[in-house]
Amino acid sequence: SVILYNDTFLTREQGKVDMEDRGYQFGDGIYEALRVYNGKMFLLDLHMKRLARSARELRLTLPYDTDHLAENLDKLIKENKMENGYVYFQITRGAIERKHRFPEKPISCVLTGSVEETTQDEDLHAEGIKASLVDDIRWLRCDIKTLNLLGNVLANQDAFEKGADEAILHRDGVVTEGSTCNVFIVKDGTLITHPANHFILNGITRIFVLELANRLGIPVEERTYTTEELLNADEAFITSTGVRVTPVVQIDDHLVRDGKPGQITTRLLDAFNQDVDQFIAE
Ligand SMILES: Cc1ncc(COP(=O)(O)O)c(CN[C@@H]2CONC2=O)c1O
Repeated sequence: SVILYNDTFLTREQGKVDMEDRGYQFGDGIYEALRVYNGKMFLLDLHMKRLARSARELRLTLPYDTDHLAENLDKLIKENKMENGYVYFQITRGAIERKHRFPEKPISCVLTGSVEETTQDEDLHAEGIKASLVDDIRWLRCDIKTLNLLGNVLANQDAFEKGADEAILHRDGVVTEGSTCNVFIVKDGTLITHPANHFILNGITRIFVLELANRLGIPVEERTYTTEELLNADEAFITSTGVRVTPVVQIDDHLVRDGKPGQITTRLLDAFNQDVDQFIAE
């Protein structure tokens, strides 16, 4: 397969990273993962805006502007003849002998990108998934989409070992987000999700679902809620580029209400699917 390496296109085998790359040694880098439908990147602008913010927050200088990056990603998709799937790319601060502080002289950052075809049936999770509650032991800048994902990895592994598909994280009983997704609940017809601050990643899908809720006239509260409220919710679901809108029907040994996808969750998923169909047809 063809990969993007800085501003050139290489074969996957040629894709090598220096052993002193700061992304490799410190997780000193940022990333984005976008969904591709019909060869086109979905919600591209929102992803590029978040990338630029991540770069600013880490004081990383992007190798070239996001318009050129979008062109390169488009070319990457075409070179791989990919219609449906994901494009993943990351940018590290670059390779230099190992010191924690930033390099004195600016070094070139290292951008790598690849595609992954998906044949998965979109509604794979339509019937809902099982999640497990896991302590959120991550740092306090979860709002930056960095390569520093060890807290997410350990939580995800913990949930997996408990037979769950995803970890729902909480700090002293306050639900933050999932290890790879955002978390929403519905209570008495109102959609509730954690506010977009430094305790969570402000997911592109989260933003899109909030906009869908407004369009559908579903009341929304962006506020903290507890694990108690989660377990007593009428509905729960997760959102991400990877899982779109996926109902959560069980949390550890507890069924979310009747253990079936909720009515508002289904309405949001249907509206989401309609928007995607429209995007594909454009
Ligand atoms: C910690 C975390 N929260 C929320 C989200 C949801 O964000 P988006 O709606 O913008 O996808 C992600 C997505 N993680 C990406 C999505 O795909 N693979 C990942 O690692 C994430 O890793």
